[in-house]
Amino acid sequence: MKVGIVGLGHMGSALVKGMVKQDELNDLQVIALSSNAKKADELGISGMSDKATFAGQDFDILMLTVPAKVTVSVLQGLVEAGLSKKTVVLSAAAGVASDDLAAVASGNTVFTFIPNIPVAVNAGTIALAQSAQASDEEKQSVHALLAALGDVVEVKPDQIGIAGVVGGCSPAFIDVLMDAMEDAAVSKGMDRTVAFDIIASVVRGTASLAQQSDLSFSDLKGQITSPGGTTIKGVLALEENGFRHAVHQAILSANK
Ligand SMILES: NC(=O)C1=CN([C@@H]2O[C@H](COP(=O)(O)OP(=O)(O)OC[C@H]3O[C@@H](n4cnc5c(N)ncnc54)[C@H](OP(=O)(O)O)[C@@H]3O)[C@@H](O)[C@H]2O)C=CC1
Ligand SMILES: O=C(O)[C@@H]1CCC=N1
Repeated sequence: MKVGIVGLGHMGSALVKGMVKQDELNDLQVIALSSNAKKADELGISGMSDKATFAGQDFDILMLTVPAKVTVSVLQGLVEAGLSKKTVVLSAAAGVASDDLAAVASGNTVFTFIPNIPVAVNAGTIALAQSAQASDEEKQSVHALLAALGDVVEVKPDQIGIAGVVGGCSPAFIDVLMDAMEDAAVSKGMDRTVAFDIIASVVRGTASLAQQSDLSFSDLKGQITSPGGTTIKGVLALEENGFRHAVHQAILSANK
């Protein structure tokens, strides 16, 4: 499979890291269009800076990981530079509608998807908007590529925005939570590195248990709050300090 990627920023680099370390993707060739030749070298892929040479590469799949506000014009530029019509376009741009992309690449099948940064370690969550125009073969090849990077969750096109927040943005919200927990542990005398190891392990384990059980998040919380114990005191402190409301506001604000 020949994959082109435009933009080696945070998201583009994370996708490349996940793709190059994944053995399931046999005969994968990744080529980037980037202003940063050093970054492509570091990632172990070919980098190009000339748009026309890149557009002529006859890609199976093209990933767009440039800033959302320039994504439509970047795609338009590649189409004008000779992008093959058989190339399936995957746009990661949050808030950019697939119709706007399809309008400038009318001969190509276009998907919108929202990956997240953990794709770098093949533990990503990838929301993929269903594409009415895609053939079964195109759907299969897109799914195979993305599944190598993490969990693929298909969503209706009108749900990609909120999926982008709970999937794409929320690693940052969880980082804020972990950072705050680490500071509190340090204030009680724990070494920061020890606190880091404990907290990262806790988040991984909590998520694994949730995925492997049939219980709701609320029921899982109920298993930890021993009657009259310490956890319920902490949970009530979270509620009294507006934690749940703050989380709602974070999700709703990011979805505006
Ligand atoms: N960061 C995340 O967790 C997620 C991001 N996304 C989406 O991914 C996209 C990129 O986000 P992110 O990686 O965070 O942003 P970055 O700013 O880190 O990277 C964007 C990259 O795009 C290229 N670029 C910048 N400006 C232009 C331009 N005017 N024309 C062409 N290329 C340009 C540059 O690549 P180079 O240096 O190689 O030229 C730059 O490094 C956005 O559309 C965002 O919505 C989606 C889900 C999650
Ligand atoms: O902050 C952003 O706009 C991107 C989209 C999802 C995560 N990062």
